[in-house]
Amino acid sequence: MLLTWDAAAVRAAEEPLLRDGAPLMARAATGLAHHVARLLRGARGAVRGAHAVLLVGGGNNGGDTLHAGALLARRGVRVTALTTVAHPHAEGLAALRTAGGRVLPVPDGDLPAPVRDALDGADVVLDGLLGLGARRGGVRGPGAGLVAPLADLRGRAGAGPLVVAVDLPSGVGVDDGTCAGPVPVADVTVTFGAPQPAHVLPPAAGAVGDLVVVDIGLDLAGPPAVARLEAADVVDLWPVPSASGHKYVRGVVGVVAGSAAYPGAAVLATSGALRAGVGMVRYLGDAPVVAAHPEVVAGPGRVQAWVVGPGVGPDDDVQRSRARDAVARAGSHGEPVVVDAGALDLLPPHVPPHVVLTPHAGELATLLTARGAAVSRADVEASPWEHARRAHEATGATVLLKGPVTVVVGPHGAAYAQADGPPWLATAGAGDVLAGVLGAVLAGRAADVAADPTLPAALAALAALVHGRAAHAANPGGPVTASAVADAVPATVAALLGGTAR
Ligand SMILES: NC(=O)C1=CN([C@@H]2O[C@H](COP(=O)(O)OP(=O)(O)OC[C@H]3O[C@@H](n4cnc5c(N)ncnc54)[C@H](O)[C@@H]3O)[C@@H](O)[C@H]2O)[C@@H](O)CC1
Ligand SMILES: Nc1ncnc2c1ncn2[C@@H]1O[C@H](COP(=O)(O)OP(=O)(O)O)[C@@H](O)[C@H]1O
Ligand SMILES: [K+]
Repeated sequence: MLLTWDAAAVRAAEEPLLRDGAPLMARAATGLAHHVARLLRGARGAVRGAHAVLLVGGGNNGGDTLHAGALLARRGVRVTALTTVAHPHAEGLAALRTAGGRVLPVPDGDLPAPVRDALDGADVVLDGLLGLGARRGGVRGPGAGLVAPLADLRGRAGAGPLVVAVDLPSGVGVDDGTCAGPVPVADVTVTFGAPQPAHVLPPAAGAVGDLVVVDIGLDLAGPPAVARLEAADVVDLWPVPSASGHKYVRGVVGVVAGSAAYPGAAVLATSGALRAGVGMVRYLGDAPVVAAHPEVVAGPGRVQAWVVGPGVGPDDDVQRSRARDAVARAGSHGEPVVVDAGALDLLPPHVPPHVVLTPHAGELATLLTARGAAVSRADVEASPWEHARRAHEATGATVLLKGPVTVVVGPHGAAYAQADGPPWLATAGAGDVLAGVLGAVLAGRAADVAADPTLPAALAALAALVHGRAAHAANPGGPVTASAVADAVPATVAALLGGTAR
């Protein structure tokens, strides 16, 4: 599991070490230079003779970058620092000059030719404009003028420089993952001490690239902020049947899905539940689910968890009433419920955290707006973390917000950000499959869910991880259908449980 700590926690961990004179910046710069050298060797076979360009802001982030530049210069790298403030980190600047690095000030407005030429000829660009000290509003001043040219260079297929973000892509909201202005997009981010929420939260996570953590000796006290489940976590969370288990012990999922207009959603949601290894699926509705899946039992009966809402239309009073009953049972009987799509508007004012909402950004905006906050889809997409949290606080439910990075928020600080699926996964019906997979894991661990209100959040992240990896497995590097994603779930789970996954 990748754990993150917010900016205040990282600063608090640095503080006693700095007071004792620990050389944190030297450690950070040494680790940074090491990883940049490794990347250069990989990209061009040698470190010596490469051209590194440093984007240098006014704080210690620029200081780290200048010191790393000095270390690279000593290894035969041609280093050009583009300084965007009148007084960059003094010791770092002196170290770079002593090591033979070149310094070019960047003015406001048009970039002078030498600055453009330096960027054009770079093998690697180190983004050291802003780190932990970024204040909301994106990069301001001359540094802002470097972001677009850098994006143009990266756009050159195969010919642009590697971009390495120092600590964080400059200008991201460290604790909430927002990007208030344009942010330099990195291939690799080298961070120091501990990852921070922006490394995993959207949209900032999209600018991070591969994340490398350099140990500078920080001792992080206090609880982490946002977590990201990794393949190795699946074995601890997935409901694996015991040798003596029977189908009712393994969990029965009740599915209320589909309508005359959207019968396929019911088939896909049950596919997700069946392929995730549930004991049984009971289906309530008129969609041709049993024809598609003969193992499904039609009609009511005992269940351990519900999936309600996929493909349920606004005028389908019968399905809506069944979905409402299931949500009510979550309060009275404690059965977990996944509330998706057409059932999201049926929530009572407050629900327990074993009710898991699975909206996409548009549905979350509608849900929050219905509760008195005027929120648009664009607002949610600009700050998914903040809005998922607001929805959890407003409803009490565990909230899984779908998107390129899926964000999960539950009670007591439970929070996850999963980026497991390829963009091909954004296809009709994929969300129905996810709802089914999540229903299956909630049913399989219903007894544990009753004892631990934070577990639904972990299981929601687990379902997102498996769903995303199934999309990769269904057709590596190419398009997938929602049905193909469901079909890939059994082998994906087997690989993750058998230790054969990456
Ligand atoms: N203190 C240390 O010895 C260590 C520092 N570290 C580095 O220090 C960084 C944090 O340094 P700082 O606290 O100096 O902060 P930063 O270097 O992130 O930035 C602070 C500077 O940027 C300006 N600024 C803030 N928001 C801006 C915006 N939106 N547009 C333009 N300028 C803006 C501020 O006025 C200030 O001059 C970390 O990210 C990390 O790279 C780490 O190496 C760990 C050790
Ligand atoms: N750019 C993206 N990259 C990866 N996954 C994505 C991206 N956009 C959306 N997804 C995922 O695709 C799925 C789409 O679900 P949803 O929007 O509910 O579609 P539907 O309602 O048609 O089933 C979700 O799991 C979501 O997280
Ligand atoms: K940076």
